Amino acid sequence: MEHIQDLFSYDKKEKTALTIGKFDGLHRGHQELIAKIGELSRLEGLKSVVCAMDFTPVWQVMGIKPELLMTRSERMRRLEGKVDYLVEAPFIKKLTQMTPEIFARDVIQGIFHAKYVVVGDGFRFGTQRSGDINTLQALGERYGFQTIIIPNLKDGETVISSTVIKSLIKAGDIQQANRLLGYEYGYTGVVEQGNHIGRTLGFPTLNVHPLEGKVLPPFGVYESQVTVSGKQYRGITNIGVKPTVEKNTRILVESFLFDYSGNAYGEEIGVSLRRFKRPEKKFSSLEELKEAIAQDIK
Ligand SMILES: Cc1cc2nc3c(=O)[nH]c(=O)nc-3n(C[C@H](O)[C@H](O)[C@H](O)COP(=O)(O)O)c2cc1C
Ligand SMILES: Nc1ncnc2c1ncn2[C@@H]1O[C@H](COP(=O)(O)OP(=O)(O)OP(=O)(O)O)[C@@H](O)[C@H]1O
Repeated sequence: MEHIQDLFSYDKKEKTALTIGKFDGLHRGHQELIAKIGELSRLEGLKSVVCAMDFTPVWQVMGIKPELLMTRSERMRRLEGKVDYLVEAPFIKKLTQMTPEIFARDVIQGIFHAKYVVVGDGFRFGTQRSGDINTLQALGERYGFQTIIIPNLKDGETVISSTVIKSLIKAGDIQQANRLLGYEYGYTGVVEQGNHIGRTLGFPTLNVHPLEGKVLPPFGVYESQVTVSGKQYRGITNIGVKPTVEKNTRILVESFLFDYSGNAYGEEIGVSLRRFKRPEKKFSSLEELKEAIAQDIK
C-alpha cells in the first residue's frame, strides 16, 4: 500500500475503485466498503483507493481537541495489504468550498479517475454536506463514474458508526465497542519507565502513554491482550492516574502481563482491551492496592 499524505499531491493516472469518508476506527461498516473496492479492483484491474478526510485543520481553527478511535499511523497499519492507496485529505478551505458538483468533477473524476465510488447509505459530501447518495449517483452519470451504495451495516438496531463506538468506549462498554469495531480497541505506545513500585508489589507493569487524541474509557481496570515484540500475552491493564501512589500524574495505560518477564523499555507495544473489571480507586495503603490487584487477576 502506498500512503499519500495530501489529496492534492495524488497524481496517479490509473482508473480506480474509490471510497471516501473519515474512516476513524475502520469499523465493520467501513470494512465492508474496503472489501468492496478490493473486490472491484481485482475483478476489473483497477487500483483501490481509500480517501480519508482529515478534519484536524478544522478542529484546530475551532479550538476543538480531537477524540478519535485511531491515530493516522494506526489507520495506515490497519489498511496495510488491503488497498493500493491510502490518500489523506486534510479538510482545508479549498475542499470545504467545493460544491458536490465541483467535488465530483475535480476530485472523484479529476484527481482519482474513479470508475467506481463506493459509499454507505448516509454518505454526505460537498459544501456543508449538501450532497447525498442521490446527488452522487446523478453526478456519476455526468462525470463517468458508477456509484455503489452499501446499506448501513447494523448491529441489532444500532447503525454502526464511529460516533456510537466512541460513546460505548467512554461508557466503559468495551465488549460492545469491540463487537462493532470487529477487532479489539486499544493503545499503541512506547514503554516508559515507571516508579518501579510495581515490581515491589509483585505486579510489574509495562507503561505506555496513550497517544494524543485517542478516546479513553473510564479510568479503571481492564482485561487485556498485549503484543510485545510480535508475541501476544494475556494481561490486566489499569488506565488512569494511579491516585494511590501519585498526585496529578498524566494518564497511563499500565499492563501486568501473565507469563512475561522482560521490561521492554523503549519498545513499542500494543494493548488491546477486552472487558472492564472495576473502576480505578484511591486505596489507603499499598498493601490494599496489592490485594486488589491480586483479586483483579483471578
Ligand atoms: C491490575 C492493576 C490494577 C490497578 N489498580 C489501581 C487502582 O485501583 N488505584 C491505583 O491508584 N493504582 C492502580 N494500579 C496502578 C498501580 O498503582 C501501579 O501499577 C503501581 O503503583 C506501580 O507503578 P509503577 O509502574 O510506576 O511502579 C493498578 C495497576 C494494575 C496492574
Ligand atoms: N455502518 C455502516 N455501514 C456501511 N457503510 C458505512 C457505515 N458507517 C459508515 N459508512 C460509510 O463509510 C464511509 C466513511 O464513513 P465515516 O467514517 O465518515 O462515517 P461514520 O463511521 O458514520 O462516522 P461518524 O460517526 O463520525 O459520522 C462513508 O461512505 C459512510 O457512508
